[in-house]
This record gives sequence, C-alpha cells and structure tokens, in this order.
Amino acid sequence: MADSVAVEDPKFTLQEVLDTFKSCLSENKEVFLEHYVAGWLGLVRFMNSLGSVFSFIAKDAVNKIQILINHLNGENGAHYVTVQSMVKYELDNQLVDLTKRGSFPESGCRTLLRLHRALRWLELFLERLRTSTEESKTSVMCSEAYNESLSQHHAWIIRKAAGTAFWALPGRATFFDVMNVGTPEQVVAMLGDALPLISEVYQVTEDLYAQNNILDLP
Ligand SMILES: CCCCCCCCCCCCC/C=C/[C@@H](O)[C@H](COP(=O)(O)O)NC(=O)CCCCCCCCCCCCCCC
Repeated sequence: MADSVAVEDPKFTLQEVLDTFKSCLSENKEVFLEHYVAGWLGLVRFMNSLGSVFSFIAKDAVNKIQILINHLNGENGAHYVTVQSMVKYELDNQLVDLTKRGSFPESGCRTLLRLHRALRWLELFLERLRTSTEESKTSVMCSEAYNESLSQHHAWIIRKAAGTAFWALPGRATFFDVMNVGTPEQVVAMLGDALPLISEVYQVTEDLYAQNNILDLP
C-alpha cells in the first residue's frame, strides 16, 4: 500500500468502494486492515466530491486512515494484517491507552475505533437512503443516522459543526448521480447488496472490541 493518502480520483464510483468492504472479511471472519483502510479512502474521496464544507470531516478521517497505513507499513506491519491480530498485538504489548489519553495517542486500536463508530453512521445512513423516496431529504437522513450513532461520542462543538455541514448536503437526486452507479433503481439495488456486508464488517469488529473490553478507548 502507498505511504501517503491521495484523495483525488476523477473516476469515482461508489460500487468500487462498497466492493472493497466486501473483500475485508477473510473466510474465518477476520477483517483485513488493508482493505478496511482502502474502503475508507474511497468513502473520503466520495465525501470530497460533495464539496468543501465536508473537508473538516474528511481531514479527520484522512488523519486516522494515515495512522493505520503507517502501522501497516511500519516495522511491525506483520502484526497489523488483520484487525484481530492488531488488537492482540497492541494489547499483549501494552501499546494502548486504556483509561485516559497518555503515551499511545496513535494506537491502532483507538484510531480504528473512531472509524468503526463512523461505519455505524454509514450503515444507518445508507439504509435510510436505500428505503427513501424522491421527497426524502438527505440532510434529515444524515442527521438522524448521526444522532443515533456517532454523535454520542462527540463533544457539543463537533456535533454543532457536523449538524451545520449536513445542511449543505446535496439533494437525493444529485447524491445518487455523484455515486456514479446508474439509475436510482440501480443505486437502491447496489445498496441492498452492499449493506449486509458493511453490517457484517461492523458487527465482527464490534464483537471483537466488546470481547476485549476496548469499546470506550480514550
Ligand atoms: C456525506 C456526508 C458526510 C457526513 C459525515 C457524517 C459524520 C460526521 C462526523 C463529524 C466528525 C467531525 C470531525 C472530527 C471528529 C473527531 O473529533 C472525532 C474523534 O476523534 P478523536 O477522538 O481523535 O478526537 N473523529 C471521529 O469521530 C471520526 C470521524 C470520521 C468521519 C468519517 C466520515 C466519513 C463519511 C464518508 C461519507 C461517505 C458517504 C457515502 C454515502 C453514499
């Protein structure tokens, strides 16, 4: 994987991004970090194509993606092949701040947890989009999904900024166009195929974090 994050790509299609999440899970349900990160990079590209109001969100996501890429490409990269091996390696070697922020602000575990929580938002948002009608408002779907998930982990000021950005989201028709998947019916079908896969990646990660008691890392 390349060392740094490139966020421009004119030939974007959301299908490819969702396919990347498909390749995340191994046969025995381990999550490949390289594909997880690639999926997130695709999402960030998509978000950048929606306009600069989202750049503060994209920036934070890119920072976190970059931290994970650095782990993958670092000297201990072999331990970062799957999320399972990463969690085991970092916990066994006391490389994670468990109760308050300290020596390991860039642990793979806490960094991935932030993206993992955002994946829940994505799941809820895409499910709303899939079942929406022509009159549905993307800003409403987006903020409902956010309020049910990620917002619980954010300070007031971030919630406020996110809420403001949501109002700048393009309408449903434009949103579907930017996805570059085809007709609205094709988008809906694609979402129907992709959502169970995203849900599964989310659930496997959630269970792993719960088993290791690391769902609240600072
Ligand atoms: C397309 C609309 C995009 C809406 C995105 C909804 C999520 C809103 C998140 C607002 C985050 C604001 C930025 C700051 C976050 C950090 O404080 C916070 C905590 O980090 P820390 O513990 O290191 O301090 N960071 C986070 O929670 C991680 C946020 C990552 C957000 C990534 C969002 C990517 C969205 C991809 C959009 C793709 C849409 C595809 C739809 C077809």
